[in-house]
Amino acid sequence: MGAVLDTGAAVTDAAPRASEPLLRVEGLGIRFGGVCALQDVSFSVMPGMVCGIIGPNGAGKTTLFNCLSRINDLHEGRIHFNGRDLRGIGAHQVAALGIARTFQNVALFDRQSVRKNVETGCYLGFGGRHFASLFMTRQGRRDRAEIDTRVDELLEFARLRDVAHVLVADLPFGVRKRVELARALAMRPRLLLLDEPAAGLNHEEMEELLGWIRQIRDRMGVAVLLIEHHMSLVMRVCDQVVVLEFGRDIASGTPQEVAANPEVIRAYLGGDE
Ligand SMILES: Nc1ncnc2c1ncn2[C@@H]1O[C@H](COP(=O)(O)OP(=O)(O)OP(=O)(O)O)[C@@H](O)[C@H]1O
Repeated sequence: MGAVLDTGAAVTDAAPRASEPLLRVEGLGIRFGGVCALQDVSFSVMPGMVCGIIGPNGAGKTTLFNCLSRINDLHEGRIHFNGRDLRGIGAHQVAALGIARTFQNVALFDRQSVRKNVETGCYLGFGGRHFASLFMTRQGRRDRAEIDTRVDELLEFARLRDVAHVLVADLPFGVRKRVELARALAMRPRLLLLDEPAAGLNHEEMEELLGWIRQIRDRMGVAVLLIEHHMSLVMRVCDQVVVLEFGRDIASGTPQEVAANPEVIRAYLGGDE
């Protein structure tokens, strides 16, 4: 497992200077008809940090992820990732740029094996270069070997070795979530978007997830944006937290600062904790 954890994020342009944010969201706004899903949302994330995105249902968290992964267009504001303005980037280019994602309801290739799904993540991270691995050129053989090694390491990391050849459709939800995490990491992201990764997990699985997120940050050097309703996980794993309410960012700071913020207590924590 060592190699994959030491490899770090990779397949993007030159790394940003550590003093510069990896992600900068400025005045982001998006409407769906009369619904203002996001309004004037601004925050930034430094490389290798875990940032929680919290807020009540309908606050705009998933819409924010959809803007970052270019599923939704921005109506106002800008998103800069690794120095690039995302407005000119298509959804199909996001992975090669260094942003990978998991979904609230898990989005995998159900009729393919676990191994094949993770392998697909490698291809997405390679961008256009993956075609080389289909041919028996020297570069193609090198890419193929690199992909095989990476898939092995990620299957080990996410405890998927035993089900490597099982069809995803035949797996329970919790295991499918691990496949989705492994596939996202296979893309060698600089930024990993996790949409409610703890939903439906028991206490032990949650502890395991916590350990994984820390390893992803500390050993792979990948920044994480985490949408999560489990406040205990957010408080333990996040370096910073952004709170959304009705599409607006009402607070941001360390988990402790945010938890003590009266606006946040009123809007969110008061009801749940
Ligand atoms: N495609 C869409 N068309 C119309 N309205 C939408 C669309 N997507 C999101 N919305 C609306 O935008 C608002 C924000 O929704 P979003 O799903 O981003 O919230 P959320 O914070 O992720 O909620 P949850 O915690 O329940 O997942 C909601 O009012 C939602 O109904």
